[in-house]
Amino acid sequence: MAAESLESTPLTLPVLPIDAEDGVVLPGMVVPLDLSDSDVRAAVDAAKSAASDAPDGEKPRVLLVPRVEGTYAEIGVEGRVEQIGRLADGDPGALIRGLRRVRVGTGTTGPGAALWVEGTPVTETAPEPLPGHVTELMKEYKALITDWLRKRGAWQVVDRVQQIDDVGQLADNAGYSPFLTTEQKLELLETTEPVERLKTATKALRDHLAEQDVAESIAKDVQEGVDKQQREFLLRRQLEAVRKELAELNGDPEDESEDYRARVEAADLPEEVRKAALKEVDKLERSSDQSPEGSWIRTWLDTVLEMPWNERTEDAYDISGAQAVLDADHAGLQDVKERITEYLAVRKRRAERGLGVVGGRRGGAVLALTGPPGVGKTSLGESVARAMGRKFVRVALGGVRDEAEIRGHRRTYVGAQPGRVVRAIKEAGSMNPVVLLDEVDKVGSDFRGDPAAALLEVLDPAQNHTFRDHYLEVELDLSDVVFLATANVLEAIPQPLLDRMEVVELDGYTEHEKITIARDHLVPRQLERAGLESGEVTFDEAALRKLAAEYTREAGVRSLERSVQRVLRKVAAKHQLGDAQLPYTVGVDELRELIGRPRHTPEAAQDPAERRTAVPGVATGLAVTGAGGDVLFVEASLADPETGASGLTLTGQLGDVMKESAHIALSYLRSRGAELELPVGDLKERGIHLHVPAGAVPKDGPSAGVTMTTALASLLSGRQVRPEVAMTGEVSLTGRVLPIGGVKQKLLAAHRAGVTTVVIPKRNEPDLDDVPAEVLDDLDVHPVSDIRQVLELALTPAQTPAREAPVAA
Ligand SMILES: Nc1ncnc2c1ncn2[C@@H]1O[C@H](COP(=O)(O)OP(=O)(O)OP(=O)(O)O)[C@@H](O)[C@H]1O
Repeated sequence: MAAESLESTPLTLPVLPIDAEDGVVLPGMVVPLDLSDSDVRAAVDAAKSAASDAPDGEKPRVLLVPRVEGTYAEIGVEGRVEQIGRLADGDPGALIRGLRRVRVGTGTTGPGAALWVEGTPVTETAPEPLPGHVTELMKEYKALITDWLRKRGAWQVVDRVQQIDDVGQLADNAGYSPFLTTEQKLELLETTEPVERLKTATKALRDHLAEQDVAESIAKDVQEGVDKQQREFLLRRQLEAVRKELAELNGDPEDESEDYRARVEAADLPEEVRKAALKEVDKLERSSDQSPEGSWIRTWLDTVLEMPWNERTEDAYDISGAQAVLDADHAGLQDVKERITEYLAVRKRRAERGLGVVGGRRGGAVLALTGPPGVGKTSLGESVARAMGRKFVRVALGGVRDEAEIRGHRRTYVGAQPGRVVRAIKEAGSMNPVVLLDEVDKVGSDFRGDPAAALLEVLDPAQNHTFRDHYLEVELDLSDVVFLATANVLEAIPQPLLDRMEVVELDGYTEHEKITIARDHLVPRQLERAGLESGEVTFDEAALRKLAAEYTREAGVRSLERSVQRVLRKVAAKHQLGDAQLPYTVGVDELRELIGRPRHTPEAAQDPAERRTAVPGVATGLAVTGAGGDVLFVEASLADPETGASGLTLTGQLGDVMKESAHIALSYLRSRGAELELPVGDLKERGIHLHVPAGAVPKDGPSAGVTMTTALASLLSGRQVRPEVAMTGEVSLTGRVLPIGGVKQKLLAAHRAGVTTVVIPKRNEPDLDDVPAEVLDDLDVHPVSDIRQVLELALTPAQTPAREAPVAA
């Protein structure tokens, strides 16, 4: 139903004409009027004398009628004279409140000099209840006006507007808005239908706000533009001054580097590149010195001129020589070095027979070295370059999310530069270097494009001979570049990239290998860095073993290298102070004095009461983390039956699959626990809490299943888990132990941690072939297929008082 307006009983009132340009009074507004104006005085006086006749002492009333160019409007507002006094400027004045709309009728007679008319008040009725679109409109108007008022700091008014709940009244409140034109105000006055009126008011307000936004942003742009121009001007002046000074310093008054045409002509550029460069030179000569385009072009030309277009190194290697280089740089890693040598052999043969470098079945053009940090991935890459007699550059990809990082920015982009591949080639100074793409597993993609897709193009032999960098915009032949990649976590390499790669896995070193690496490579290298002669400081084998086993716990040798470095620094310092004689031998006893106490003692070697497994409910698991294999402890506890929550609570940084493993472990014990003589009643009534303390964050996967089951079984039975036992394996609902990945890394970790007994799934038995013999010799490995076997092996016998569990060696 629409709002309606009804006309009612006529009134007789003196007219108070107001020129519309001076303002239009709407109902609800209170305005001061100047009594020295004869029209105002006449009307007010007339009203007063009429009021004095009125019986109930009512305040005088006038009819405020807008006058547009001499003619009266058809609708006026009945006004009540609230007060007579002085205006701000001291003139006599009257305060008049607009009450309601009145349709102006015919003239009549009345007291005083005023013009009297008859009028009919316009009665407004809004629909009841208000239809949704009207309440919405009211809300919108209030929101807009509030916004506008707040910007002006008119907080007091905000409340008042918010409280208006009458449609017509809300619309009339617009009469106060200074931005409305006279026409708009007259329109508001003449629109007697309240909803229509509010629509008109809202539209006017909306238009005004939009206009204001535009005006503001123009003002801002103008201001910023001015600032920027000024800054640029200043910077350019400074730059000129610096250039001049430099030129004078170098004794060449004329800045020759500016002569790009000569440089391009002189440079031995490929034809296409030369053409493109000359075109830019043309543009440069046409553009003014100060223009920003000029500076883009200069930077671009510099980049193009610096590219090693015609530089390439001659491959000088035979396979046995390459092998010798690899052997000289790296101890151990026999299989890895073999794979690399094979790769080089294939490459060389293909090159000799004029074939492209497209490798075997899976593309295979790129060798990907994957494994934990510090196992020598980067340094192997360097060795490959050395073995081939090529330049080596490393491109760090960790955290690259922007496609432009690989492919370059378009030149129009502020601060544009070529992508990392082009920069790498520039840095290498040859068109056929070995480029190591470091941490390909850490490229991500987001709204800035997919760097992995760009990398794919770089690596694809079918496309990379015409690689186009967005910045360079000329074709670049990457087909003779040897790309290698490194990654910590194979699974994290984007699949399409992985398809192009031939993966070589490095799982980490055994203690023995670490000792050899330290003795043959790390110590000699660090001696040199510490400014010591070879032989001036030697480590005995026991010291190296202790460094590897107890001062560090890692899959690779990075911390070991740092520890060696620290020891050597200390020795060098002591020598300088006269506290040590050279040659100096570092033995186990010296270590403690030089670099303090070891950080990592094997669990089984600890005081029994100090062990993590000293209480029932803690089991030792084996996991793969981003840093290689690691041991982790799973802790289980039962909630207090009175207060504790029921159900399963999981804490530690568990992935979804690990959480599922926990539920499976619990379900298995609930259904089969009785057969195992475990008091499963507790499981049903009390809440269970499983926690995996975060030392290193394990990769998500099901392989903690057996460990979780064992921790729970230990908790229920009160039997401790043997400290020397560690385990890995997925568990099914029926208690079968299912195979998992990363056996080699896990066994290396168990060995590092001093664990002597390892439980693995039966179906992983073939993986033991990859595990170094010296590790297997030290470990008692039990392949199992059922969780009962795990519990038998891992739990201490029943009835043994908890604290004095015998430690099996
Ligand atoms: N088998 C080895 N023989 C000799 N030195 C080695 C061997 N493995 C690693 N190193 C040395 O250990 C240090 C760390 O290796 P590197 O930086 O290549 O590790 P990385 O696997 O690339 O690690 P990240 O993944 O963190 O980059 C280097 O100084 C390297 O020369």
